[in-house]
Amino acid sequence: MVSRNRSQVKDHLGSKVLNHPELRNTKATEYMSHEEKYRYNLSRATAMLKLIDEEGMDVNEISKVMSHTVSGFTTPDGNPLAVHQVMFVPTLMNQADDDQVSRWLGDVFNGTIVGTYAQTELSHGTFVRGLRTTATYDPASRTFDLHTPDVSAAKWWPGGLGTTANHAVVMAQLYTDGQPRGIHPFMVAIRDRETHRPLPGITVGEIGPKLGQNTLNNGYLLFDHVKVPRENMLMRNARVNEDGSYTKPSHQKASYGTMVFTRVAIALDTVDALQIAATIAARYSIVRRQGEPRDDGQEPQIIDYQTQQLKVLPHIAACYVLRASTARLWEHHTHVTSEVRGGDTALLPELHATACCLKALVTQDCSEAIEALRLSCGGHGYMTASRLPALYAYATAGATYEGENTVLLLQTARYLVKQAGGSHAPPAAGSAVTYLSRPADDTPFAVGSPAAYVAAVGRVARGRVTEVAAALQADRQTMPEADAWNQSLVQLVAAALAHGRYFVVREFAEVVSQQSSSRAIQQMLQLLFSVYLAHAVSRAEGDFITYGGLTPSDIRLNRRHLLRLLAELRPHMIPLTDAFDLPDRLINSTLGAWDGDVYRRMFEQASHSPLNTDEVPASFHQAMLRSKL
Ligand SMILES: CCCCCCCC/C=C\CCCCCCC/C=C/C(=O)SCCNC(=O)CCNC(=O)[C@H](O)C(C)(C)COP(=O)(O)OP(=O)(O)OC[C@H]1O[C@@H](n2cnc3c(N)ncnc32)[C@H](O)[C@@H]1OP(=O)(O)O
Ligand SMILES: Cc1cc2nc3c(=O)[nH]c(=O)nc-3n(C[C@H](O)[C@H](O)[C@H](O)COP(=O)(O)OP(=O)(O)OC[C@H]3O[C@@H](n4cnc5c(N)ncnc54)[C@H](O)[C@@H]3O)c2cc1C
Repeated sequence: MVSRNRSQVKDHLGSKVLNHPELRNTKATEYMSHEEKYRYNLSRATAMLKLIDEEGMDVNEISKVMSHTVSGFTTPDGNPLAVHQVMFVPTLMNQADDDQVSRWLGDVFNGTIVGTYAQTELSHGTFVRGLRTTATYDPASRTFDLHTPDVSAAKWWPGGLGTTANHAVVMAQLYTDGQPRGIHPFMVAIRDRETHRPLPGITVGEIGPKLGQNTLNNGYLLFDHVKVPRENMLMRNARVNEDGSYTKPSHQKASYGTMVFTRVAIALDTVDALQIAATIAARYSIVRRQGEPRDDGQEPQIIDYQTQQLKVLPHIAACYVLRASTARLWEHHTHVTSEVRGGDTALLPELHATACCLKALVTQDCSEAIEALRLSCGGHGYMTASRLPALYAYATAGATYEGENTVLLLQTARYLVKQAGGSHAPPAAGSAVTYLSRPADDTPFAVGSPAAYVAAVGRVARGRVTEVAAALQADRQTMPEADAWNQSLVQLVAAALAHGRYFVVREFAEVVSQQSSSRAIQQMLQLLFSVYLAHAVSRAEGDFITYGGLTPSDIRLNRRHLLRLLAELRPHMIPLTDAFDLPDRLINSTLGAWDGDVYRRMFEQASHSPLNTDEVPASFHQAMLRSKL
């Protein structure tokens, strides 16, 4: 495919997906059984994979069609091949050596191998070093013995594992020469390629219903001394030689690389979910009229209530602001990954720290925002057919998977306090943490000046990080490290979030400062930025007084300023959400269609309820009869 700019790629791929012969005809899935939903979503996920293959898409293009996974169009109940696409394939590409890549990739691309990423166990998800599945090397047979010591070490959660995948990248504790070598990835066949039955020694199945994404097909997996050839340990980083000698990786956390990639992908993708939710709420908020009629005799559009503006408009601004920083993170990840492949791991610690805090900040903000947007649609936002519940379920899963958010923020905090204390390698040019080693930006706060807000956000980040670093340092003199760390956990998390916020606003400040061909666009970006900043201050007023240099009077002025900005943004709400360019079929919401024909659509969807097929459903009499006995 020739190189295209972002929006051309989106148009091109969007129409390819929407008009694909195996995708264009959609069905409502609400009343399907679990298995019917699985069949429907799997066949659509397979069509998507074929499309990706036919088009020869690169990773950026794949990320755009995969972003349709959150929509109500391609896989409305969860993509059973998401983990294959987002984790299994990238793990092979980045952690298998060249021979292994050429051995497996043909079968991956022709669909013979379908994989998952099997790391989490029943008793360990967060603490990866604590995983208990073992891979013990035997030089005599040149095989690894893969074993699950007891049920608490069963793999639990991997997406697509339930009934879809025939292979897994299994993360296991490697033992060679009787020595533990840490967690390493192994390519393991789990089901027969022809019959799809579990292979000997493998116990595998689906884990059961969840809050959402029920056709993500999460599974469990146990090994009873399964023999895996030596060549199946992924050997781009660490190696086990035939005689059992072990070569360490170039970076101690090289085997965690897929997690870093997926965190970046999730951050990017969750903003797509927010864009869909914001579009639904915006459209509904102008269609919906309720309340005492005004002078024109009409009941007011609900968006004209100030409270509704506060529920909806800041999240539209957030879509724009978070899109910029997550896109930048994606580019940065591509750059650092190529450096790491070339053997230079210098930028990895900061990439890890940034990916952790942005994944956490974005999924937390987006799930809170989507819930606020759902509430802004009143009762109808509670209907499945609004799609808002599914979008919330999707976004909030992102707060847990690929590293629970608190835990990830603590990884970022660890990096920040080391930087603040000077005990880490100094940051590279262009690093996001140089502000910690410079004097605080003392630009005075002024309502209406985005630069002054950005400086205040920076002072909050700096103040939070330096304060907790000092507290930690003091505690370390009087108690063991683990206790000192635990003593500061809450403040460490707050510091990492404040750092993330500063990263996000600096990135958007750069976008706004770039010359745009259109003055109107530049003014709109400035307005969106002002809304985002004023809202950020209103959400954390205590921090801005404590660390940001704002006075109580500034806080009061900011509250009024925010409400004025919202009124200014309100007339642009529909063009701003139309600009996300989301076709109705992709949004798939009774409340969020472009024509605003909400009530007709709601009635139409109710007609699909199986309980409406007969005037009196047979089940009523059966149940009543039982209750009389
Ligand atoms: C081609 C495809 C394109 C697709 C585009 C996508 C578009 C669509 C996108 C999304 C669709 C959504 C579908 C999503 C499906 C999601 C499925 C979910 C999967 C999973 O959840 S998999 C399991 C994930 N599990 C975790 O994340 C576990 C979290 N825990 C950890 O990562 C670790 O345990 C830890 C980091 C918390 C701690 O590790 P450890 O104990 O080993 O290390 P420490 O002692 O804390 O630190 C030591 C040292 O190491 C540094 N470190 C840690 N991790 C890393 C890393 N990853 N990289 C670099 N460095 C790392 C740490 O900073 C310390 O450094 P210092 O000693 O301080 O210098
Ligand atoms: C929908 C879904 C899909 C998934 N897909 C996959 C997959 O494909 N492959 C896979 O391998 N896994 C998958 N997972 C598993 C997922 O990665 C883990 O659930 C996640 O990493 C969180 O780990 P946990 O469940 O052990 O949480 P826990 O760590 O048990 O978290 C419970 C609480 O303990 C706290 N906590 C834990 N440790 C610390 C600490 N050190 N400091 C402070 N607080 C702490 C957390 O903050 C949290 O509040 C999936 C999970 C979900 C929900």
